[in-house]
Amino acid sequence: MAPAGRLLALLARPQSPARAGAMAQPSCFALELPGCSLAHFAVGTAGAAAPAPAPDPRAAALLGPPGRSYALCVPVAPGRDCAARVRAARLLQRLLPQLRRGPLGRCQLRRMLRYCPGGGAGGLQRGVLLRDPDDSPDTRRALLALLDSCLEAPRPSLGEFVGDESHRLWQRPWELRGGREWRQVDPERVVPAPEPALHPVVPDLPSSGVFPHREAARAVLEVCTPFLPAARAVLELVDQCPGRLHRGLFPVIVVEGLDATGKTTVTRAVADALQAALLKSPPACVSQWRQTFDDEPAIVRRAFYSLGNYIVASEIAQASARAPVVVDRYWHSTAAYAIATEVSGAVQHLPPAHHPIYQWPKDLLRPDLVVLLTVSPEERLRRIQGRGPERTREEEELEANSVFRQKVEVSYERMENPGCHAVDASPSRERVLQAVLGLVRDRCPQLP
Ligand SMILES: Nc1ncnc2c1ncn2[C@@H]1O[C@H](COP(=O)(O)OP(=O)(O)O)[C@@H](O)[C@H]1O
Ligand SMILES: Nc1ccn([C@@H]2O[C@H](COP(=O)(O)OP(=O)(O)O)[C@@H](O)[C@H]2O)c(=O)n1
Repeated sequence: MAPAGRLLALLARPQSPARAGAMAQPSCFALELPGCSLAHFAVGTAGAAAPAPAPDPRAAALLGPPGRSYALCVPVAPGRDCAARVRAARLLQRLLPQLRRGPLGRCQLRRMLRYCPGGGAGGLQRGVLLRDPDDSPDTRRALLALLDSCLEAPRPSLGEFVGDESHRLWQRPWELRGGREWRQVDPERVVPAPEPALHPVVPDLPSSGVFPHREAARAVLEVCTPFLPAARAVLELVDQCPGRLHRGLFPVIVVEGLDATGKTTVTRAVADALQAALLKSPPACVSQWRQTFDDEPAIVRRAFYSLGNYIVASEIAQASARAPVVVDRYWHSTAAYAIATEVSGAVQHLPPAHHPIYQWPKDLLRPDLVVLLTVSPEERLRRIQGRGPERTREEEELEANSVFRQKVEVSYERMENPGCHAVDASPSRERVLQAVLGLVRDRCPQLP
């Protein structure tokens, strides 16, 4: 091991403004560290002006010698080109398992985001930092071979971190020269950067997972139709739903919460008590395609769940003309899980309360009341274990990752217009039911 002081020196700020030969676009990157903290770095000129935070020793250990680290990233293709976005997301999804095989299998992987320091969605790249503890030439060879297999746009970028004799840290990007030969271009200085005011992925969320209106989600599935027949089937159902819905006079009550907080139990009991229609999102008419979409990258999966909400909206509109309506999950689930997944790091990295990302989509039928069921993590785990083995991938992650669970819960709590009314769902089924019915009576004056 190199001494800790030497590793920290690798990340120390230069005395004079950074130099670099052929400077690429100024850029920053965020690296998820153990314990879900984020370390930010500036590459090239991007870090020259900003005040430098102290180097994080964990980040130094990840980027500097001994061993070697590589950044493999894919541009998310911001803007309106939905097809390019989906191609980029599928490319990254295809690359990730390959990074766990062969000579790359010994590398440690960390989630990484490249971004422009000024904010905005432009220039965003998603990827991973690969740390090869042995600094084996096979790792570099395998990575270049992987790049060779990705010759269509969007193409991944590869950079390699190197320290110099003065203990400074540089990134050397790899570029394809003359369409045939991989060459390392001039190095760019890497220095710690302050945390940006807003997590860099947030400006991109309305195009990649928290779609602010039906058309944004629709456009994603539309570009999937050539390779995903289920996308056409879902779009046909969505297109049968009128854009402007006329809902009935009966109240619409949504029940939200993490998996195993008691939504199924409560929605059934409330529907019985109120003689209400019981609906769920995603609705039964698309459930046959759910697994297909769960296997797709996040942008496609979220578009599916978003459109599921619009289909449920039209079911709600019809049902609420005849009776009260109880809905098991709706928009808040889609948005809260998407935000918690996409925003790396811990709870404090979520967008602040009242950020537009927490606002209900303007074109989606609003419920009268949203109840958020909460239970302690220990009780939730007991309920999951009591229920049996069937779980979605994300639910398994919830269990494994309490930070993720906290981010989902806090995102739920920040949702607005309508916001969620939290109900402690730890007591007996009967007491939870009475608490929810009490809320319904208070908040839904139209209840007959
Ligand atoms: N208030 C409660 N007290 C104890 N167990 C409960 C309570 N509510 C639900 N459960 C049990 O917890 C498990 C998860 O409940 P469920 O309604 O399926 O949650 P969800 O629909 O939110 O995933 C089920 O086995 C259910 O019987
Ligand atoms: N309206 C919805 C419903 C579910 N979901 C997704 O579906 C997963 C949980 O749904 P689920 O039906 O398995 O959960 P439970 O109803 O079993 O608690 C989450 O991972 C969400 O990402 C969504 O995005 N939007």
